[in-house]
Amino acid sequence: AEQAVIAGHTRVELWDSGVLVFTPLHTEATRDIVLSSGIHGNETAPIELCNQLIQAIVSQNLLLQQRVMFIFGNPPTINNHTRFVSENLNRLFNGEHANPHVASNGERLRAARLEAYVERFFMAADRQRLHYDLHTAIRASRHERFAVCPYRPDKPHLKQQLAFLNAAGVEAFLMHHEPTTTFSYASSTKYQAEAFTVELGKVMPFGQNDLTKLAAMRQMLVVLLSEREFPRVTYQPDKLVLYRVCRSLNKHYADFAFNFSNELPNFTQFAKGELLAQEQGIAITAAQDGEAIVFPNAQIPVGQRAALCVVADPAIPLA
Ligand SMILES: O=C(O)CCC(=O)N[C@@H](CCC(=O)O)C(=O)O
Ligand SMILES: [Zn+2]
Repeated sequence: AEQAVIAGHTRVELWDSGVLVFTPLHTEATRDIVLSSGIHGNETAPIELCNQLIQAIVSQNLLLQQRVMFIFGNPPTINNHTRFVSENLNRLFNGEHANPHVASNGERLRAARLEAYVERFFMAADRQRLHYDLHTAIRASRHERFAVCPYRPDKPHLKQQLAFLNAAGVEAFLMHHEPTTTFSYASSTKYQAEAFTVELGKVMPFGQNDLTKLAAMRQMLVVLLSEREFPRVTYQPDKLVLYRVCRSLNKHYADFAFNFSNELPNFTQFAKGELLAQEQGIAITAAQDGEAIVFPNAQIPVGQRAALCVVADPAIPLA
């Protein structure tokens, strides 16, 4: 890989287009941190945020104490301002890219390579592993910033992690109820990383993001990268909302359609029996009062997830 050293103290390696690894040379790192953005190329705010962090490292305004890998996930889509070219990259991790029943394409090749880079990065040592996969959502949300927590039945999520993200401006947490093929799930299940998909607002073109809304996120990431101890923040349950996924609404037929507008924000709640969607003339209704919908998207291939249904649940166990 191409590499250079910044002022004798930080090594920077270019592992591939959009894959940069920084290693502090004069300190024993305690954490290996992956910050990914641009897994969906039209989600630009996280790309701008990571670019600012890289500039701060290169200009020596941010002195690293931890190893960090920046991944700009899908460069062709970043150039095209699109979510994907052939298919959604964030459905191809945890080995799905090698599914023998599906023909290969740019996203499948990229997913395989990104998995290999993450493996090489995390397996180099036995330090605390963190992966924040930064996105923005297609529609507005009743919680402007929120995190998706991968399914991990054997281990409760950590208050320390939730408190850190909450201090960074994340207002809600959604706990997945089953394995997925997302980037954060793969890091969690394969390397026991504390891994999250973090939604940082609504999709906007480059240059139109209000990065002042991400000031807290930026500050907490700077602390994470530049200090030895994990940022000391107290878990404050009254400052966040916990949700659990009760079901995934999957699209089974081409005519799948939602019964609400594209302007309806994520986390909008429904009353039991209210019509959510229809396909083949069959109504899909809210199963309970307070059921809320997240990431509704009918423009996806048959067989994929069209939305998540969640309910607020303050009793989710944490450690
Ligand atoms: O707003 C949307 O519909 C999608 C935003 C987005 O890209 N979300 C991620 C969530 C991944 C997860 O469930 O961890 C995605 O759909 O890939
Ligand atoms: Zn995304």
